[in-house]
Amino acid sequence: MTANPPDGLKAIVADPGGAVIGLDFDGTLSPIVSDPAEARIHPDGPEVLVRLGGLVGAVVVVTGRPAATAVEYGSLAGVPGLVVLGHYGLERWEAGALAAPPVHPGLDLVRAGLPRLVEGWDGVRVEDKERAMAVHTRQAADPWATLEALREPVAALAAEAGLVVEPGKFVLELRPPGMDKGMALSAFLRERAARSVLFAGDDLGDLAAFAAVRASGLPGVTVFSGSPEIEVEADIVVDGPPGVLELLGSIADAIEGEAPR
Ligand SMILES: O=P(O)(O)OC[C@H]1O[C@H](O[C@H]2O[C@H](CO)[C@@H](O)[C@H](O)[C@H]2O)[C@H](O)[C@@H](O)[C@@H]1O
Repeated sequence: MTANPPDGLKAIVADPGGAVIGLDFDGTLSPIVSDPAEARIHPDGPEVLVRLGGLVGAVVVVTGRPAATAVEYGSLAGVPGLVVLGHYGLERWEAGALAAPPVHPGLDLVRAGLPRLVEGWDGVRVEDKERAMAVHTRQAADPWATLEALREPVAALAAEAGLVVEPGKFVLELRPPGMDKGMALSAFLRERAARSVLFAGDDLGDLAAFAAVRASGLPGVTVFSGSPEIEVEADIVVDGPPGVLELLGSIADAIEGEAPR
C-alpha cells in the first residue's frame, strides 16, 4: 500500500472481516477493448480476487453487464463468497445462482427500433444484453461526434419505451429505471452490516457508487481506474486494471501482514 494510506484503507486492513470491496468490471477489472464480446479480466485478476475474497467480509462486482457475463468474462466463479450485481444492480449472482426480475416490457420496442435508428452509421454496434441494450460508437471513425449525434434520438427511443439512458465510454445504454450502482452498493453495505468499504470504477455509471461510499458514513475509499478517456475525482487514482489489481494485491498483503501468526 502507499506510504500514507487513506483512513478508509487503514480501516479495511485493521478489520478486514467488516470490509466490503466493490468493483466495477469493464475498465476496472477488464481492460477496455473495441469489441465488448472480447472483453476479459486482466490475467492477474482471478488470483488477486480469490486471495482477497478469502480475507475480507465480501467482494462484490457491480456492473452494467449481465451478472452471468461478468462471471464468465471475469473467470469469477471461484472467488470465495463473491456476489455479482449485474445490470446496475437489477440482477444478483451468488454461489452459482442468478436472481433477476422480469425483463422490462419496453425492451421489445427498443429491440425493434434500435437497429433502424443506427442504420447507416458506420462502426456503430448494438449490444443486446436481454434486460438492456447498448449502442457503441468506439469503432466509428469519429466516436465522440457519433456519440453526440446519436444522443438525442437514443434518448427519445428510451423515453418512448419507458427506459433511461445510461451514458458511458463511447456507449449509450437503454436500461430500466429505478436502480443504479449507488443504490445497489448502499443496499449491499446495509445487508452485510459493513464497517468499511472500497469501490473501484472507471466510468460515469460508477459515480453513483462513489457517492454511495461517501454517503455511507463508513470509513471508505473511492478508486478511479484511470484512462485518458474520462477524468473522475476519487481518493486514489491508479493506472487502469493493472493498477487496480496491484492496489488490491497490496491490500491483501497488508491484511496478511497484520494477521496474528
Ligand atoms: O459497469 P461496467 O462493468 O463497467 O460495464 C459498463 C459497460 O461496459 C461495456 O462497454 C465498455 O467496455 C467495452 C469493452 O471493453 C468497450 O468496448 C466499450 O466502449 C465500453 O463502453 C459493455 O459493453 C456495456 O454493456 C456495459 O454497460
